[in-house]
Amino acid sequence: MNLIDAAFAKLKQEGKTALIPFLTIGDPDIPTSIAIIKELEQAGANMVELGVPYSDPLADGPVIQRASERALQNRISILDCIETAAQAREAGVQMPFILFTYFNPVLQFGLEPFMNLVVEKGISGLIIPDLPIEEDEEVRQLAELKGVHLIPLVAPTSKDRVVRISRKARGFVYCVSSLGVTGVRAEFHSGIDDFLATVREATDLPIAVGFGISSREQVQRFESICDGVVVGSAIVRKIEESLPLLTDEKQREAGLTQIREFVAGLKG
Ligand SMILES: O=P(O)(O)OC[C@@H](O)[C@@H](O)c1c[nH]c2ccccc12
Repeated sequence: MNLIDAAFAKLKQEGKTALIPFLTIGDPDIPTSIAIIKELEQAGANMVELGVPYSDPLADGPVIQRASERALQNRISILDCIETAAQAREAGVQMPFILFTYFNPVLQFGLEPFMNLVVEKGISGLIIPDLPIEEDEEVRQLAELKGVHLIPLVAPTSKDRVVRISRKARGFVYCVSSLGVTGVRAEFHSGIDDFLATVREATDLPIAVGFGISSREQVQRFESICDGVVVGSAIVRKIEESLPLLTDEKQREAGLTQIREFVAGLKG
């Protein structure tokens, strides 16, 4: 059984909602990313999106753009990010890994070698935000063959596409809470509750919501209607704020504690 399915099944039994953090791998470096992933799990994360830094992150707001730039200064590649999953598992992290990448790094790597390595290194899911359903046939079939979940995004503007996208979805359906790019928000798309109800109707898979979520109150708002809540920019911003501590051997633990406490606060 795919670890993502097992995680959602267990959470459903417990009547809980998954907390799904996102972080950019290699910001500030791979060993620190692994240490942060361990902290995220200890703070209550149920699965994690491992972000592959990319030079043209068109769907990302300034916080994640800056994190990608810092990671790219360390020349972090998609291979490094896939390896990070295996190293985090060896370091004792149990939760499922979802590799989050734009499509270009996958194409550069080669689709078949990419998918083989993803499986070999124990990654359970993929999110490729700039691979629309109209062009994802080859990727979806290969992922299906290899038992890796290709997790689609649906947006409030997806209207009639929600059914088509949900029908082909695996793992869970990622509902984008707002239009525009990633980043902390005070408000979500006005019709968000109807939108989430539409997605719920369209699939038997778990549904998760993301974009703009940064507080316990906002997580609570979605807990009763979704099976998972994704938090990225707020955590990436916390990592950015903690960089002076994380990059100083003597203060590294204090930096990691700051991140863990922030994420634990989202769980309540
Ligand atoms: O950063 P936010 O607003 O918390 O949203 C989650 C987001 O970071 C993560 O899922 C993600 C990072 N980059 C993306 C690009 C498109 C869709 C989703 C994403």
